[in-house]
Amino acid sequence: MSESWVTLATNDNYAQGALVLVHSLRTAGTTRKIHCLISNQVSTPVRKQLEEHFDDVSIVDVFNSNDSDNLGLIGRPDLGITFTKLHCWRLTQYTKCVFLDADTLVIRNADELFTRPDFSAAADIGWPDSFNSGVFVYVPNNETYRQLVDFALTHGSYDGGDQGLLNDFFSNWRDLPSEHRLPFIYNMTAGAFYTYAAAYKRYGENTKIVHFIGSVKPWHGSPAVHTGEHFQQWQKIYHAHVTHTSRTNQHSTAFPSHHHERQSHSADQPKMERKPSIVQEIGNFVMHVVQSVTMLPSYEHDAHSNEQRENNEPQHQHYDAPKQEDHHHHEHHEHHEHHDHHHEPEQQHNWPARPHEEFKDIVGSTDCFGSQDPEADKEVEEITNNVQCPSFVPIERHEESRPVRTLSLKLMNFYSTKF
Ligand SMILES: O=c1ccn([C@@H]2O[C@H](COP(=O)(O)OP(=O)(O)O[C@H]3O[C@H](CO)[C@@H](O)[C@H](O)[C@H]3O)[C@@H](O)[C@H]2O)c(=O)[nH]1
Ligand SMILES: [Mn+2]
Repeated sequence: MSESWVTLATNDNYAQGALVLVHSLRTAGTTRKIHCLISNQVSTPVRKQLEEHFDDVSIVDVFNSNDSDNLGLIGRPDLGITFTKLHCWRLTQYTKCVFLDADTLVIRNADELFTRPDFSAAADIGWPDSFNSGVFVYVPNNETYRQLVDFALTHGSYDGGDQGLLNDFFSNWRDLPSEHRLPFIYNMTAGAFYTYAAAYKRYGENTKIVHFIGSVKPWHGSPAVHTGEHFQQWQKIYHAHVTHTSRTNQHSTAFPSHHHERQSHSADQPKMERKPSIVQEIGNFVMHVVQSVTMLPSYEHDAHSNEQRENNEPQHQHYDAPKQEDHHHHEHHEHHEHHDHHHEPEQQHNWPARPHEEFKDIVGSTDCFGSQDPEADKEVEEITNNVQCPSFVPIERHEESRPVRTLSLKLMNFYSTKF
């Protein structure tokens, strides 16, 4: 029986996060393996560094939803690439895994997560009936992988990233027995916009895994949008274990999108000592509530799903979590399938797209939140003055009928990976 933590870094920037994460797991004394999925965009020196610290590193192909409409809604044009996460289901050499985003930090041993059933995750703070996909417990299974990919191809993702996709796929998560719902201490959002200070005071010290969600990451060097103490912890590990080697990759293909390019002035060299401005904090709060809009059911218009979604309840029940006793069966089964995947033909697919025109102006600019740039701060100020908190938006606004438009999007190439 072999169990492993799994993370993903498609480029050198996220690899900085993965390196801090692996050190944090070792410091916390994990007894489980630690595996990193990377793409070939990761530069050779950084890959070597990853190989030195992870038990295993495997190269996967990048999947991209290219769903600019929905990614625009969450202000994260860069996140289509998170579909690449689906590869983690193919690590069938392990009987159970815990996936951790590269922007998480383990601050104390959390090995007990491996006793949780497939599939377990913690609630998302933007919409707690859905889970955050930055930390989840799962059993690798090629059949599940295949179903996920099929599901992605037919339904797309309501937020353009893996979180929307996985929530629709594991649509019964909220109603599963309680052991499937991870406590918040395993995926503690380290955002200044998280304002339940009294709860943090009461429970915060039990935190085991911190998640730096949002467009500003700890490797961008700004504590503006993250809780200071955890940012400091991240920085400490970064400087102790990562910085000295990461300087070698300053010219790497670190930024996958124009969004990140905008922040590149602060990305390579961590800069720390700056207090978050109130505008930044408000900006992040607004960003988060705007992200919540993506969950509103009436936005789920698309050519494929209109007829399936006559009410607002989740419609997809495609996944039955395998019982833990079934591992051997699955392992055997998967081993066989693994071979099949190696020579899948190259294909192009069209993901379904959905119209969200009226929100583009509002959220198209949200990726500047938390930036250190005065121009961006001004932009945030304007947005905060103009945007209405979705909770107060009259419901009619969400129910307006819009023409269904299906964009022909050029999508990822889906071919075998080299595990
Ligand atoms: O260019 C990229 C972008 C992402 N990742 C990986 O994908 C993860 C998710 O991206 P991240 O920037 O951490 O997203 P979040 O800000 O955490 O946003 C939310 O939305 C994402 C898209 O749905 C989910 O993947 C996250 O788990 C969820 O917390 C990262 O941690 C990395 O492991 C890369 O390797 N390269
Ligand atoms: Mn994340």
